[in-house]
Amino acid sequence: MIEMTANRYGKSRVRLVKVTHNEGYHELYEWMVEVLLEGDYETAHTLGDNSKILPTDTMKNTVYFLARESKATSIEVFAQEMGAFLMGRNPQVSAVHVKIEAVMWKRLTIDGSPHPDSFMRGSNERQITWLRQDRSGTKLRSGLEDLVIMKTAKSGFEDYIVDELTTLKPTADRLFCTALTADWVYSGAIAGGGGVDFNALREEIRETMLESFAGHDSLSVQHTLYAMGETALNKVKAITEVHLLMPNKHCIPVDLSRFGQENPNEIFVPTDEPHGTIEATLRRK
Ligand SMILES: O=c1[nH]c(=O)c2[nH]c(=O)[nH]c2[nH]1
Repeated sequence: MIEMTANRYGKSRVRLVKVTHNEGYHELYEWMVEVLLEGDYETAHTLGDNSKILPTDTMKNTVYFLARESKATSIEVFAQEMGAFLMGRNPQVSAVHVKIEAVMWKRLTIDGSPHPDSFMRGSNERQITWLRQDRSGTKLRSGLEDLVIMKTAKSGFEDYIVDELTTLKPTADRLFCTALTADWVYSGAIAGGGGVDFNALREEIRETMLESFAGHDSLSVQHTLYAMGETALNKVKAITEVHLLMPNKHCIPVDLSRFGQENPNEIFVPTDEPHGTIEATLRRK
């Protein structure tokens, strides 16, 4: 006897660019949406009964339809709208999962002024939100990926375990480079509530973490990761938990003594692999 313990289905990588025509200036958004449904799909799997299946093609169309209707300027609010729309029309659905990834378009500055309708793609950094809405409420997590940052001072790594396999030299001065992935959980009231400025919250969390990264006297990646998460939780009461993933993208000082030169921490080889992986989840007690 076999039982199905979980299932969900939907459409992934639904990409859209949205332009809002305001008087005198445009807004530009580029989003990639994933929408997945959980629900009463036992007979769909066991008998091939499609009578309760909303086609994934229709889910894709729903993304475009709602994008046209929506006034949302944040991925979080658009995810809430998607969740409410699909739950409202589909009694067979017990939970909707929406993930939206945004890439960063920045308005061009021309002759010192913001241009009304020209933009530039920023770095590879992506802004993301994950919503899970069921009949009892909404959970909302947001975050960012691939924010590449480096500090060239106030970073060391010393006093670690030294055994017969240790070749690493302790240093009080090294480069600290990482591609930050961070995500945070919004409290229930914020996740389900209306009128929340999620873009402002995101900006505050992002800035707080960057400020903390820049200012920290780092004894290790772990030490700085904790400081960044701790400051974000202390400053932004709307979040209850934060997870940070910080690969240690090693920059190795070049041995210039072979050429009769000193290298006072100025010339390095950046390396992608192997890299350290440092990760932690922090929450307010
Ligand atoms: O900040 C660091 N944490 C480590 O755990 C570690 N391990 C290592 O080799 N270098 C570093 N740096």
